[in-house]
Amino acid sequence: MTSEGLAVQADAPAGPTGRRGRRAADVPTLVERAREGDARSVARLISLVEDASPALREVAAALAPHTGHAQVLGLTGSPGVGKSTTTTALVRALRATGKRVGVLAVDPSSPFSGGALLGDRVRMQDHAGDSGVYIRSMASRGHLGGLSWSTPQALRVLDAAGCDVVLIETVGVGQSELEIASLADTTLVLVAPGMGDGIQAAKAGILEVADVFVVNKADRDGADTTVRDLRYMLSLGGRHSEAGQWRPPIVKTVASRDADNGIDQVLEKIETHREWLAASGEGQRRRSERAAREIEAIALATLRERMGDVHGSAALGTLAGRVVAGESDPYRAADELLDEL
Ligand SMILES: Nc1nc2c(ncn2[C@@H]2O[C@H](COP(=O)(O)OP(=O)(O)OP(=O)(O)O)[C@@H](O)[C@H]2O)c(=O)[nH]1
Repeated sequence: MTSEGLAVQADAPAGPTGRRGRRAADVPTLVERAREGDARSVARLISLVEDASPALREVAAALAPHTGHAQVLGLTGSPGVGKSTTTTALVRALRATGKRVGVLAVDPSSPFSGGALLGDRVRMQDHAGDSGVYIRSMASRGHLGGLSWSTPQALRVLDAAGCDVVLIETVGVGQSELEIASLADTTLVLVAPGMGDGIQAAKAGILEVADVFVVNKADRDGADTTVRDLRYMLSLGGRHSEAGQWRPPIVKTVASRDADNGIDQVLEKIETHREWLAASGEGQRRRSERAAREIEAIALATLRERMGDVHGSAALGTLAGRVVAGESDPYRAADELLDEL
């Protein structure tokens, strides 16, 4: 089948709920091929969900039976701490153990997506020809609903495509690291010596989201000070000192080094955290929370879309008239409107 044959011809603007437009994508075939490891089909499915294609609902339904297998890792940190370098090193190490890996590089500030970023092209080369790795960059600015709804869908695609591990990388600015943490089973927070990251981490509430701290660029002066600062800040936060609670370990890395770079220790800590998630029930709780957020986001988007239909409608006009005339109040009118929706 040609890519033209799979083209989506939307005759109405698509919304994040996938309710509008006409679809022309052969979803079952795409899902089947993605599950066989066809990278183009994986890419196409991610585009469908990212572009809020009208086929979104069909895609979600077709993927559902094949999901729930992948371990989801979040990786966040300030610009320049070495996220890309660390991701590459992690992918290499995971591939060496035979795992299939997906990477979603989410750029909350970029309007570009689909692997168009230079950095990703460079990284693609690093894993070129390796069918066990999917790398995809996603932009969230300018997209309907942003990171919060497109990333979980893309995650599902990679999960269904048989990835054992999906790594979501994002720069730690604004809300993005919190969103990543809500998606991931295990969240890695990267800091680097001498960047004032420790203090920033405390400010941004990053201490709360980190399951593993990675002090990268440990070849630089000040790495031990950074580790000490982090340890001190963790000791102040009461959460981690309670019995049975997870205490985020701190690992030093030199991600830019090919060997002896600390990446194996990071993987060990991730594994220990995975075991803790299973034993404590926290893993299940996180996944339920994740699904609940998704449902909520879709329901709200659907409601907003229906409200759009309602805007300017006769029913709304009638209700407005009654409020103006003092025959109803806006709260009662809103309840009546919601009842109708
Ligand atoms: N000395 C040293 N340099 C490193 C290390 N890890 C990464 N770097 C370098 O730091 C620079 C930034 O690394 P990236 O991996 O691009 O950092 P990033 O966090 O992805 O950066 P943004 O994409 O700007 O958010 C690059 O020049 C890397 O080669 C390290 O462990 N030690």
